[in-house]
Amino acid sequence: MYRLCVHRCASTFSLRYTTKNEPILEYRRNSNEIQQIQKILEEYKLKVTRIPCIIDGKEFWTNDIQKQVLPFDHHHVLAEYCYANKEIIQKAIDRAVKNQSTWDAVPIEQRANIFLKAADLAADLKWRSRLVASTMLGQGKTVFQAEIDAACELIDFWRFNVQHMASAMAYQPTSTQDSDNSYGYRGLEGFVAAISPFNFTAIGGHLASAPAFMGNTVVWKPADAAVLSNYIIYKILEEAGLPPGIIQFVPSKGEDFGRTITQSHDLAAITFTGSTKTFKTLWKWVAENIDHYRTFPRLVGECGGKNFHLIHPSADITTIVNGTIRSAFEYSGQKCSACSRVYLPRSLSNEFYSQMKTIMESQLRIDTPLKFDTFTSAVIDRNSFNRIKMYIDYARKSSSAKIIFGGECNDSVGFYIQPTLIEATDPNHKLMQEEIFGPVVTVYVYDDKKYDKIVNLVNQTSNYALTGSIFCQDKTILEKTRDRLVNAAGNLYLNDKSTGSVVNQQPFGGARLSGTNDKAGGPHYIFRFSSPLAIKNMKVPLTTFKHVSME
Ligand SMILES: NC(=O)c1ccc[n+]([C@@H]2O[C@H](COP(=O)([O-])OP(=O)(O)OC[C@H]3O[C@@H](n4cnc5c(N)ncnc54)[C@H](O)[C@@H]3O)[C@@H](O)[C@H]2O)c1
Ligand SMILES: N[C@@H](CCC=O)C(=O)O
Repeated sequence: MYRLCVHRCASTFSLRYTTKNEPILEYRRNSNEIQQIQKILEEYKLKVTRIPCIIDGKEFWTNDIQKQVLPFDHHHVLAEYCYANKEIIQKAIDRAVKNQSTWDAVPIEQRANIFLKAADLAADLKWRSRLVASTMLGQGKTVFQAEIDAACELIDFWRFNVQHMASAMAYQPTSTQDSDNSYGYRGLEGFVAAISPFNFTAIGGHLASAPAFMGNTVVWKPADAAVLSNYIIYKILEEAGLPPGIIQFVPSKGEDFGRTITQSHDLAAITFTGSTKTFKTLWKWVAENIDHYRTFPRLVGECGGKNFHLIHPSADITTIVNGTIRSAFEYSGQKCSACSRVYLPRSLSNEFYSQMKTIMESQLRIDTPLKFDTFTSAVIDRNSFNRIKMYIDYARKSSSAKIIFGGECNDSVGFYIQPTLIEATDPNHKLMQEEIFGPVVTVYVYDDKKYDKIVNLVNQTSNYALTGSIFCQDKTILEKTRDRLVNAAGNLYLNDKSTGSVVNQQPFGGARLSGTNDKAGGPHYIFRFSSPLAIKNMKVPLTTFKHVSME
């Protein structure tokens, strides 16, 4: 029965759908959206939201209560949630496995309609303002940064995944006079584990929902600092009609979750976004358990970066200054794509530093995101604060680096790090190689005549290859440089900053140790969570075992 259903999906069901990117709301003074967001911000500030684990649609609590605080005011508790222990994680896995085949048998249009409904709910101010407000409060984003992430990107992921599936379903294999051939998409037997980062609300929603759309059941571990916004996504999906037990919501300690899922015989895939270090750990644990699985688990991981701005002497100075300010310091450099190494020709260095300092000194408000003219706020938590401060202290003591501007760190109220501009005289300095994931950018000034060598250096300096930008107004040199840096990034920008990818405009993901490069927001991502089935239906009898040549 189940197999028949898959075949039917392949041959007779069709899915026609095209979409556009969700427009970004502007949050102007007195606009509807600003009034609504202020109301919801107040509501969340005045209470502590309690967030359970959810398995098969039922709430579970443990005694391991955790607190989500405001990064910019760490005495203020925003939400309380509990960590699932290993037994609860296992229960979530068992239920997910049990529900998988029934869910996979639901026709693709029905599944698509649930996620399209979820996108419409998220686009409406009622839920949109909750997504945006919880991201501002819990993850410390300004209203603009929260809007492009928690609203627009999430909505786009949901809608474009349906469009990508519709395009793929247009393909059918060649049939002949003798045989009908068809091709269809099944979810993976077992369960998919989704492990998401703190820095993009949309990524949490996407990691959990893309496999579900493809007929999988999912056990989702959100990041600690994003629990409230991710719980809101769960509630939207519930209201959109996602049946209970398709996505299990289990906040938990990373190691407990990682160990339990990788020890499960039923692990079908891990979809992960976070640091390269954590992804390597998960990969090792999968390798340790390889003899216990019923399939080869798919490992999809989008990881860290050491993203570059390579500036040619012909570059437009205003573009590189504004682009570097935005890429390196928006959301305090906590985007995987944030620029954190700059290669600057000596001929532009005085002007670049002078313009950067003018902006950094007097035009960037570093404050609570609840003030709408704030440029950026605190970093996410104490661990991040300590790690970023350690890099700044390292630069302070280093004989081959100097702080040009910034460097102040203050954690008395929130985890505040001042946007910091550093110059390194060694192009292989630690700060030119390692991901810092904070508002710190390091510049290496090169002799204009050595541009050619610098291109090699950009390519070889880091094991990461996530994003990078080339700023150059000479078209021939720009194209040559682009061709030499094709392996240095998964997302390469020409005369634009290295952040700000948009779903289906710049499908996103990095090469080398930045991840498996499955390109979230692009046409292929969802198929990592599908096991296609090809069926040949023979219409004529086989009347002899002999080939013509044998007669
Ligand atoms: N390439 C991308 O698309 C992309 C997007 C966003 C963030 N990132 C990267 O994410 C990192 C920042 O996010 P983060 O601090 O949340 O990363 P992280 O690796 O610390 O955590 C990511 C997730 O993994 C969980 N985790 C930690 N240890 C685990 C373990 N042993 N087993 C299972 N789960 C475990 C965490 O709790 C969290 O949910 C940066 O390196 C950034 O570049 C990459
Ligand atoms: N889509 C984001 C990157 C996500 C990683 O944190 C950007 O390009 O700014």
